[in-house]
Amino acid sequence: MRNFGLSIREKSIVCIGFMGVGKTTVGKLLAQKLYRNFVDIDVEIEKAFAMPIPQIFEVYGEQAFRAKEKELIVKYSQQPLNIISVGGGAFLQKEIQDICMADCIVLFLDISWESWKDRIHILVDNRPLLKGRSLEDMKTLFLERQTIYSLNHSKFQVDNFKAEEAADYLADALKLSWEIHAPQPK
Ligand SMILES: Nc1ncnc2c1ncn2[C@@H]1O[C@H](COP(=O)(O)OP(=O)(O)OP(=O)(O)O)[C@@H](O)[C@H]1O
Ligand SMILES: O=C(O)C1=C[C@@H](O)[C@@H](O)[C@H](O)C1
Ligand SMILES: [Mg+2]
Repeated sequence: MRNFGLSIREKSIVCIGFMGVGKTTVGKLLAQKLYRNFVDIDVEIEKAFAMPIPQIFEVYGEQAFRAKEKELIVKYSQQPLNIISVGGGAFLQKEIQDICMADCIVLFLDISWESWKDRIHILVDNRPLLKGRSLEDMKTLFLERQTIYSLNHSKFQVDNFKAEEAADYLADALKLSWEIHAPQPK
């Protein structure tokens, strides 16, 4: 069932961006600040398979992971008032791009390669697509992925912000935009 009736204030917000940019961390804080429900699609996929992501890739393969990712994003994107953190590769699937762009507010969390590479050591163990890759390979993936993130409604550059500061800024910006778009009394 598509959510055709939702106003801009009610639409779910979908956080996109490269692995480790902060979609989960910032998304969770943003949800608290806006009194919304937070959904992490990676966590929902892990619940569905009852195993961590690296094991899902090993046991069932990336294709099964992507199919479940699509099913869950379609489900949560149609509900009102969610903040949805999707995996870094979700926008590789055109149907996910289309449904999120049509029915939600898509927020791209952007980061420069220079800032991102300082986070590699905290990311590599839980991200199968980073494991065993050289720095050069990671940079290639990082740059290739920028094309899919260029489809968004709004972009925020996280480089110089702590997660809490980013969430504060985004909450204020969204509230302001909702004020501007609110129907004016006659
Ligand atoms: N603004 C920030 N400044 C510094 N560190 C941050 C910031 N945002 C997130 N982090 C840290 O970076 C790491 C990755 O963050 P997070 O898990 O939120 O990324 P993600 O975008 O959800 O990644 P994935 O796509 O793999 O799910 C975490 O250890 C988190 O604490
Ligand atoms: O960028 C990606 O393709 C991925 C990012 C993570 O969030 C997980 O969804 C998974 O590790 C794949
Ligand atoms: Mg995440």
